[in-house]
Amino acid sequence: MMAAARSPNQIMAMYARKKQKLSSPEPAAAESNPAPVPLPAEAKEILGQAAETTRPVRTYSTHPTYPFPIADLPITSAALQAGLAPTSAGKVIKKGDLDLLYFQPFIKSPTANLLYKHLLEELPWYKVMYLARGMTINTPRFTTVFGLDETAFFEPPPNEHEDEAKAGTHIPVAGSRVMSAISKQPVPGNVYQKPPRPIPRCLQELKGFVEQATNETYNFILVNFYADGTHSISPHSDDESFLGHNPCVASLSLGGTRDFVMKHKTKKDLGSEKFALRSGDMVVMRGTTQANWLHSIPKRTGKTQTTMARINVTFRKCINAKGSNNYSHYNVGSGPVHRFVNGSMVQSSTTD
Ligand SMILES: O=C(O)CCC(=O)C(=O)O
Ligand SMILES: [Fe+2]
Repeated sequence: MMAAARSPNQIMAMYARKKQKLSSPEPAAAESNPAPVPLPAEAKEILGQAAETTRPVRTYSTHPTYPFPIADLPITSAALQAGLAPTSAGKVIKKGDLDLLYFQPFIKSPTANLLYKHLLEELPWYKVMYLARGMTINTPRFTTVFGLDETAFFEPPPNEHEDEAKAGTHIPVAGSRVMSAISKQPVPGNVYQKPPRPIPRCLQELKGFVEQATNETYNFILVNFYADGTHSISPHSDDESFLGHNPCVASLSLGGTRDFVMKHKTKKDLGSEKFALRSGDMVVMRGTTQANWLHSIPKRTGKTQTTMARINVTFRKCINAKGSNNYSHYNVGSGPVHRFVNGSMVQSSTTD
């Protein structure tokens, strides 16, 4: 169900209410003269003395669907671009119906480390439980998702509040209503099971560079957090009908190294392909890959144990509302929100 348009003041009041329930520190509310917030050490390392590439004030992406404001990157777009690896093209890996583009890396360290820390600490995280064939499944990793399929768009933030929004540190990423791409009217309330969440600016900026490098466009970003080797994703392919024919999925790794294992769906004799994905690497699965191959991040426990934590950011294009519903069901769900604070994941008492 779509909420009615709200003013920035109403939105801030809403956040203030949610803040009381969330047992983690919250950024300060919008102020007319916000004090500069010191940049993280990693940002200084990347930027050296280039002051014009830093953002003097911490700003936040806001939207009524977010459980709390999501901080924008502490570095400018230009600085993020400077942190990309110099190679413009990745390595093409083609083997029958496997078609990959592999950037090793796509983002240089320490920019990849800055992104890792930023996303880990600023995004809302979920540990989704769902029913499948009469069984309760506990997703073995944290997830979150932003985006809206091609059939709709978010109305822009209300114009009359533009100056007010610009003056503060909390800036809406979109209006609250979801509009039909065809009729340009609000989408009926029963189309989306949960209100879709627009992509916050920190991920929008990243998406722009991934689009340039892969020559594709994306409208959905799914993010996974694997806290250690007990977390995993089982063999699957991202080939649902809501992704269209031969979908392109770009998958960026940040943080600890984990094995990405690919297996052919039917030709067992092909064996498996294993890629040790390091921080900043990006694998792009294209063409007939999803139709014919499964991919996974296997658990690493026992002899192969890892205690390293890793974030994975996937960029996709979803063509209809089924996709938006599927993604929010499996990546946000209806359980409590978590936030990474002072080195550990904290669960809130609310169901945002
Ligand atoms: O973590 C990864 O590298 C893979 C994630 C993935 O396959 C997915 O989210 O569909
Ligand atoms: Fe996948």
